[in-house]
Amino acid sequence: MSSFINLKGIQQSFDDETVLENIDLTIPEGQLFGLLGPSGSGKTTLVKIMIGLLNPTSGAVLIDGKQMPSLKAMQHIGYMAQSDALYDELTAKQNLDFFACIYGVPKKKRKEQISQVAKVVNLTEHLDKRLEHYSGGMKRRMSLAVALLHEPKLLILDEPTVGIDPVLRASIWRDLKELQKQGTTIIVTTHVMDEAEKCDSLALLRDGYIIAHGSPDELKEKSETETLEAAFLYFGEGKQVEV
Ligand SMILES: Nc1ncnc2c1ncn2[C@@H]1O[C@H](COP(=O)(O)OP(=O)(O)OP(=O)(O)O)[C@@H](O)[C@H]1O
Repeated sequence: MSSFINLKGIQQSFDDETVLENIDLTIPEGQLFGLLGPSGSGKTTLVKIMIGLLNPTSGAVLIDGKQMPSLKAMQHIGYMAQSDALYDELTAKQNLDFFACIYGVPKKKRKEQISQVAKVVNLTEHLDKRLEHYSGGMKRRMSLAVALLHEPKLLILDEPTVGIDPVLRASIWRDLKELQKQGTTIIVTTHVMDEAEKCDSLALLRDGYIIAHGSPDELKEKSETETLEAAFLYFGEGKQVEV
């Protein structure tokens, strides 16, 4: 697999606070990659930098060989933020139609794409409901549907399953694996260990540093632990490791 995302020497400060330090990371094409870390460790800041929403204080991001921010590269990225950026006063279908238009989905493909993404997130029956009548979990699913509309090559999901029940969570993970099989590179941020287990490779983030990087099995092996949680604690004791 060739290198698809390249982060070099990323550092990010807000006023006097340094929230990311010395981030070097390479993610191959087609990987399901997890950024695992506790609240405040810098996951959202890092994904915002990756997709060009935030210019890092220093360092560079290359996606598919293009230096970010690049409009061209951004057109192939689907991003699901932590808070839903949707229109409550519109129905789900109207929301999807609007975003399909913004993302430049060709008019003759729009109907098919909307019904496809609605199926993935299990909202087909609720497409005519206004979002003000949606539950929190339904809105999360809608946000995921929006991120999938333009069939992005790179999908970045910031805590995608927060507020989603276990049955649908499992079904979303099955769909992510299916998208990956079709060639999509996927980056997921999470602080849930059982979700991290499903990733091909993980970067463990703590206090703005990558404290370890590798597959779930490699991380457990290297730390001689049985669970990712224990591995995280092990690497957190000051050992920065590339496995
Ligand atoms: N625009 C900003 N201005 C100032 N500080 C910020 C800004 N954005 C993020 N931070 C700070 O950067 C740190 C990392 O935040 P970030 O949201 O990246 O963490 P996170 O790992 O995604 O957390 P969570 O899991 O709770 O979403 C926090 O201390 C946060 O307060």
